[in-house]
Amino acid sequence: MSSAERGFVVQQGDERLTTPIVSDSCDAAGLREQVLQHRLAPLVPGTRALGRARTVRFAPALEDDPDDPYRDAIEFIDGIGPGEFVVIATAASNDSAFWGELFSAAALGHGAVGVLTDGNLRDTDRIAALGFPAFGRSRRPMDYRARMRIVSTDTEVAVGGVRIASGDLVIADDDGVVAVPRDHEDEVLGLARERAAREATVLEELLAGESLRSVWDRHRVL
Ligand SMILES: O=C([O-])CC(=O)C(=O)O
Ligand SMILES: [Mg+2]
Repeated sequence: MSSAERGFVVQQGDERLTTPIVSDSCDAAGLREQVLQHRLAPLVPGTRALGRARTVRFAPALEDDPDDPYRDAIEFIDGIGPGEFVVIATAASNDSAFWGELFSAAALGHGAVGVLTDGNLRDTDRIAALGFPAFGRSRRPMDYRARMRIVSTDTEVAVGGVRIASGDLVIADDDGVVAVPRDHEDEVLGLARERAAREATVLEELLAGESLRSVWDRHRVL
């Protein structure tokens, strides 16, 4: 599959999709555990990203290859395609940072929509200046070399208690992160797009002064 086929293609109106709308739509589809247990905060408040996961997992390692210490990361990042969302699983490691300005620039150059990690980001002011959506547990300036290493790419990983596989749909915003398994994507996206449209109508009617009761009774959405 080419990277262009792999990436998520946004439809008109998808800018209305938010994590609460996708979470409610997962609930409606019977998937009640798709929201990461902890909020991964965007570097820039108001940031939102929606795309298809490309997973990478790190584990502790005290040695690296001095000849090509970033080999695995370089290979992974150079393979990223448009519409893809980098998902870095570290088992909530605080041993280093896992992503910085230059990885962001490369990912942006390949058309990636963002990065999220249960570990640390660094160069955070620079990533923000690039306008690359980045969501992390915290920040720390240390390099991962000889502290952590990549142990797998494109395998199913656990982030914030949720299993995420490459190809799953991921949405992140100020409220948190939701991952939708690929085989439920059509159903959940259909529900979410419908809900987003209904919520827009409900909002208008409420702002026009209609009672919450009558709007709820008519649309049954909140
Ligand atoms: O945090 C890292 O190892 C990656 C890094 O330095 C960058 O992206 O500029
Ligand atoms: Mg760097």
